[in-house]
Amino acid sequence: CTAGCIFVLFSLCVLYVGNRSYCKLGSNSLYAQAHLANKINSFLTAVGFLTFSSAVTMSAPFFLGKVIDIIYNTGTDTETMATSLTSLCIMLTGVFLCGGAANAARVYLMQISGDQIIRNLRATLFSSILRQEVAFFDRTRTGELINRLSSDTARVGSSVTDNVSDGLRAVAQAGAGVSMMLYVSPSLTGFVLLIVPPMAVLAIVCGRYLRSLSKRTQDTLAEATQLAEERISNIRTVRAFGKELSEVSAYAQKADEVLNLARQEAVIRAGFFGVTGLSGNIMILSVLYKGGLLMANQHLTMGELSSFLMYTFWVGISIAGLSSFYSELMKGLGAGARLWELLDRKPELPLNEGIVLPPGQLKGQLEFCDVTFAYPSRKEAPVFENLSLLVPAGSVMAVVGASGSGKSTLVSLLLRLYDPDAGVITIDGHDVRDLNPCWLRSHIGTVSQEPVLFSCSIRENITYGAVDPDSVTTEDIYRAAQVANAYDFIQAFPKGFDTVVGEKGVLLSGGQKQRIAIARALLKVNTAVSLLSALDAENEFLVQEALERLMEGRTVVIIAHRLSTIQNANAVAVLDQRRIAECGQHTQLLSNRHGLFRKLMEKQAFLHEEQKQALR
Ligand SMILES: Nc1ncnc2c1ncn2[C@@H]1O[C@H](COP(=O)(O)OP(=O)(O)OP(=O)(O)O)[C@@H](O)[C@H]1O
Repeated sequence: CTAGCIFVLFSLCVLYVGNRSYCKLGSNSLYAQAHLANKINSFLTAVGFLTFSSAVTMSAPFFLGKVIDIIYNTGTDTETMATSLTSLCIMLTGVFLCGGAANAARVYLMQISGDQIIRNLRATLFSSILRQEVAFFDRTRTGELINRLSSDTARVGSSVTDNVSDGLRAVAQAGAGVSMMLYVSPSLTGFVLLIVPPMAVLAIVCGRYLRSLSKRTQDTLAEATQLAEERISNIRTVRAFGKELSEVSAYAQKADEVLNLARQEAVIRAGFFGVTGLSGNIMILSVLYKGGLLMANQHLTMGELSSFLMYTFWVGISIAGLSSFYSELMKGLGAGARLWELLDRKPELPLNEGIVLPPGQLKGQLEFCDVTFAYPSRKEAPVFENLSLLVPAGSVMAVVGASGSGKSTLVSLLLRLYDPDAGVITIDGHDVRDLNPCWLRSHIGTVSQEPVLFSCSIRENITYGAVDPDSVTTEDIYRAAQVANAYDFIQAFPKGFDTVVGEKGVLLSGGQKQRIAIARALLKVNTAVSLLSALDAENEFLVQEALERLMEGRTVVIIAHRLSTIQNANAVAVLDQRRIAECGQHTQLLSNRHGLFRKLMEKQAFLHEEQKQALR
């Protein structure tokens, strides 16, 4: 009865805590919620199997004691003894077989539920990371996030998978064992149980220490991953500077820090398991000593002492299992602390809320009104102060300025990657903060100076631009590639549009990447506004031509470095001292001998000698 009550109470607690954590995980994901009931069912079934297999295991010593008593009972004749012995052994074999099967089923079901929880944890965490605002990624290192996603989830998952199952079994067996010990001999039980309180205190102290150690280990591991990831992905820079050896020793240093923490953990675990092993042996010895005295006084039979010894053994194993369960659980919680933080974090900018304009209504007039902005990570250094700029619908505005003057920042604000600290940015008179950011970005085509292509086929990279990739036909992709002057070089690859690009595939030139990026931007339907950063790095005619086609009929803000781009624009805005210093047609700006634009052009040697002569 006592064992049953303890077990049921403990199972209910585990179920409650598990349920709450699971609901927390599932709160962001409909998929997780839909699978919640399913997982609780497998967990409950596993608990049922666990109860049965533990009952079988814990009844064994009692019946084995009976077997010993039958063997040692000198009062019965050999035939009767053989009959009782055979029937008891056959019955016990059957029960043991059922117990073994139940144990296997329990391990399987627990493992499956645990693996599903890990899978869900990873998917929910990834979704939570991708929803965060861009400023969050400015502050958080990529390696750290990768580590949370791979290592921390695995640690939390394994602590759930291995521990809940083993912990429940240990509680069931310890409870049942103590009850049976009390049943067989209360006085001997009281004597043996004196050892439990000091062991519990030791387990709690060690568990707490392991928890903080685990947190520190995971943090150091995240730093090591960050370092390795950054250096491997920038191997060309490392090679060019001949920094291989110093990078290897920097990584080795981080690995040493992890090793040192692992050593501390090993010391705690070694001490703890040494003490538990010793106490187990002392327990057995005490039973033999006290039990021997009780047997000598006829208070205990040989079978009862044997049963009691076996129960002591089981209880010892279960208590040791429980303390290791506690320490592993604490390690899991340590690794989990950062995970919960990340899971609970609400993004500061919404992802998919706000006004969506009816199809075809977007004209594309852009306006910055008295915008003041500083990056959240550098609040003390504003990039813009009271900046104002108007880009009429369908016009091309070339933005120029010295390096670091804020050209890219202007584009980031328009894409609403950040919100201004003061002032408003409007599109067709609508404050971008009121518009749905997802909808807004789907109407803004972007081509950056160094476009990023993913490690997949060219076809998938181009389709990435489409709002609804499933509705994109092969003809759409071919047409976009043709307009972007990319069709011919793509078809020249043996696998054509199915050629895999990126790290593991074909390496493309800067110009080829840009033309694929232009095709990708072209697939964005109804893109009234196009944000283009200058492609000066690749001075190819084919890229320029593709770019000009992309700009046709759209409002364009182009970060310009090339004279031809500037000449073709309807207006030029010059960024200086955190605001628009000059704005107008390029000839008008050039004619101002002391103007900033003219100086900038001269400095960048954009003006040919003849043009300078003519202007003089
Ligand atoms: N994510 C960021 N966090 C903090 N500061 C940033 C961030 N991005 C840019 N800055 C700072 O903001 C200022 C403007 O940067 P921005 O990249 O917009 O300039 P830019 O005119 O595009 O420069 P370039 O022509 O060299 O590309 C710079 O001082 C830069 O250091």
